[in-house]
Amino acid sequence: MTPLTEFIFLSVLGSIFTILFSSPWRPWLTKRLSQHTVPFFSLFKGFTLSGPVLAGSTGNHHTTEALNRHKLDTIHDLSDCHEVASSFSALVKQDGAGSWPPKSNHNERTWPAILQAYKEIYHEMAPLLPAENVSLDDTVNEQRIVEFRSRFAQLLTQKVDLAGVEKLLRAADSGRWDIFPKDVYNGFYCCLAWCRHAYRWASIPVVRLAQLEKSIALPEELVVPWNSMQSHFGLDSESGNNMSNLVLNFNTAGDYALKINTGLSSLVQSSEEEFARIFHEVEVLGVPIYSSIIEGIVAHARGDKESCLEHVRDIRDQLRPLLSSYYDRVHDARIARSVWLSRVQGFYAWGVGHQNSTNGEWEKFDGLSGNQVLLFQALDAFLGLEAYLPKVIQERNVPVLQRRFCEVVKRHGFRSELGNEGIDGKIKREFEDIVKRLRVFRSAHRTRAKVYLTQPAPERLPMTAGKSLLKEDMEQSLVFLDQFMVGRLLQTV
Ligand code: HEM
Repeated sequence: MTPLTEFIFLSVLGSIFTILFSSPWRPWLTKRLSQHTVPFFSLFKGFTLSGPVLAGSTGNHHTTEALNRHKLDTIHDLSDCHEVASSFSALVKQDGAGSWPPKSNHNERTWPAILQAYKEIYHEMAPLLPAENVSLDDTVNEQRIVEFRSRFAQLLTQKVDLAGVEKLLRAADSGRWDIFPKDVYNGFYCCLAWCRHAYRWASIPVVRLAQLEKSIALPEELVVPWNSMQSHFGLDSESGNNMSNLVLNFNTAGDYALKINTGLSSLVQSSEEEFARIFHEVEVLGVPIYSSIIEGIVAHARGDKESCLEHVRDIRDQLRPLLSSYYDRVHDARIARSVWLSRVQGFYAWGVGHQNSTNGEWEKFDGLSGNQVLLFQALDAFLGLEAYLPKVIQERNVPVLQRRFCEVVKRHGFRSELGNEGIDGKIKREFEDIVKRLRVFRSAHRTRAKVYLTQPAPERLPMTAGKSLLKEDMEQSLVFLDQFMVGRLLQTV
């Protein structure tokens, strides 16, 4: 097949797959795919109705946890031998509070007393954030935004001891994790990110008036600790990111913590949670993949090609349950199309900035996007693909230890060195299978993203969380967004 015919084929396939999975044919399709008798459809083995099949386990939380713990120990044991293992180990130790996905403590009763004020403010402000009936009137919206922000600012002034918070952050920076444990640091980072995004939008659904703001003066209680924590994670955005707002918004038991749509219907609340859960689950199911990437690289460096083949094959197999976390959720029955754009997506956007004091240029920060997910960046690096995100965007949104891990994976990637014959050829074909699965994902993602982005939202201008305000209408905006998605699909070879 020529690249063009293959591209058209994948696009059509992605659309058919999406339509079938959103239709009453879903149970039939799932059953057929799980039997994987048709070679091409073995790509989909592992998809289930209720969520991913966790390889080698009964699918329960504890088994996955035990499996992941074992994988993380293996990586740790290799960390004296190879920098690819030591860079992931450093990520787990420093940002992950000893685990992956990172441990995030949302039980404020265990937090240092001085930080509890932020959680109290969350509890008070969260019910005021969603508007059950959104207004199209700028005057009404302006009043709502002003009231929300002034109540927020008032509570921050009354309750937060900023000097005390700064002292605690300085203690963390000097390694005093005994008084500010890392899992609490992560939970607080998430809470702060929630507060900033809530203050930024002041009303969900996001409205046109707030979208047109160019900059925002956030209260210092939300600025000072944020700057300190961003510098800790090696980031320089005003906006939250995939880690701060999504991955860290789940505790170790997998409970969803800080909410956008408190008090709204169960359809809205479950759509919000299901969407957020994908980003956490991808990192849970990603652990065996990170481990196989690392073990594959180490085995290759040692010239142990049989073992290298096994590890690359494992990545291919683990990708099925991992991608099903996305396929099984991103459809109308789990994430309602009628609510996602207005009531979920907007909160994760940012779209304001400031004048850069060094070069005088206006710097605008975008919000969150799936393009910040570590798993896809690490896989791309292992396949030898160029990074999807430009360096400056990575430095804003992808924590430095994650960036380093991907750089090391890319540097030690060996795909381009493989020959066509013998064991090399076998490893090469496993790589090709991984590429095929990623292409099917990218193609299906293109179709599904379009469906969600084209839902009516008369209160706002076309916008994605990851690219901020778009073109004047959604049709032109989709053309713009499609360039990224098609471009990446074509690069995935
Ligand atoms: C309905 C929800 C979603 C919509 C509408 C959507 C939309 C988009 C759009 C328009 C892009 C291209 C522009 C950009 O880079 O920001 C993109 C990129 C991307 N998205 Fe999503 N997204 C959604 C959910 C997700 C989820 C749940 C994941 C995975 C956990 C994900 C993973 C990615 C990745 C990895 C990219 C980078 C391009 C690539 O690797 O193909 N997205 N998304």
